[in-house]
Amino acid sequence: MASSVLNQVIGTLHSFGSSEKSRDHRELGKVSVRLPFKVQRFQVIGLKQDNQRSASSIRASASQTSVFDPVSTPSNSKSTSSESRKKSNEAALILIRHGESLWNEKNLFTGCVDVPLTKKGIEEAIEAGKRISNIPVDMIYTSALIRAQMTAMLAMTQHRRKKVPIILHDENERARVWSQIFSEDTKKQSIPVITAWQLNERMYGELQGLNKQETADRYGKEQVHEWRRSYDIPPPNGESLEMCAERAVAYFRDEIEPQLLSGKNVMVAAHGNSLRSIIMYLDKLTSQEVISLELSTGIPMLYIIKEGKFIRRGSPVGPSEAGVYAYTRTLAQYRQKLDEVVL
Ligand SMILES: O=C(O)[C@H](O)COP(=O)(O)O
Repeated sequence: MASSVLNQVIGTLHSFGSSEKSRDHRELGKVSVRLPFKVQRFQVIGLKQDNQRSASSIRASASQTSVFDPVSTPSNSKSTSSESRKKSNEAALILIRHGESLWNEKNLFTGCVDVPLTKKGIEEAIEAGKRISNIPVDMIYTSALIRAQMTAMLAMTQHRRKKVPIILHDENERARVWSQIFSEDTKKQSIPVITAWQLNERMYGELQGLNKQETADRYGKEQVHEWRRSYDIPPPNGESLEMCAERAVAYFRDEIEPQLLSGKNVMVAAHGNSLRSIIMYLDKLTSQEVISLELSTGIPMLYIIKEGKFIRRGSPVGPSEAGVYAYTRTLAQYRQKLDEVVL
């Protein structure tokens, strides 16, 4: 009995967000069964705009996208869906560092301490949501920390598609069973939110809770800069950027990239250093180049993955920024559909 309930739950998770039994759903199911349960001033110093990078591997066929689902009524989605399937070898990736937290405000090293957003951080997340409100989002990944989760949820309150982001809980069997959804229609109007500790901020060791300025006064500016921005020197008993990258990039490659390659549009809400590592991977930055990469709070950054290549498209400055939609036909069509149907 218990195992049949579990199978039912796993089946539910497999089909979350779509009725098709495709490979990516199995992967989503795998992720959720295994796991319990973020640029106007996105400064990219010394980097080329619009650079193209090869994805490390193409593991999923790019045959399916929900880019046309904004209006998922049978009458108006039929022709465009089949059209989109033919051309769906691209997907959008939105990266967003969380909005300002209460410890950002106090200038304290935060790392893996689970601190919520300030009022300003809440406003930043809402503003970020407005900027991406015309970009399709099929799946959301966040860290296990509340500041990233708040940011993702607040941003999605602004999305024009009005799908409901729902956190997948599979920390134990009861959590899985008790969070089942029994309506296929409701599932289709939902966005799975997967939380992963691997996307957490770097663990800042014995600096967590210390004031950044006071620490610099005490240990010297150079030492603190080395702890904060060197690639492979960890703070006392904490993680270096390299160590943080090992788990964050592995997670991105193993869990998120296959979703993108299968045509799913993904938002990742995470942290300064976990996102710096992922951007280092996407843009193939060297350990020298990543040192000067700084991410502001609450600023979304858009990538397009097309034919296995990541193409950085900068940060949408507004919901209707012409440049963003000129980059890819499917994004432009998605937005056009929203304009036609939503209002
Ligand atoms: O954890 C922190 O204190 C911040 O989120 C990131 O800090 P950093 O800019 O010192 O890396």
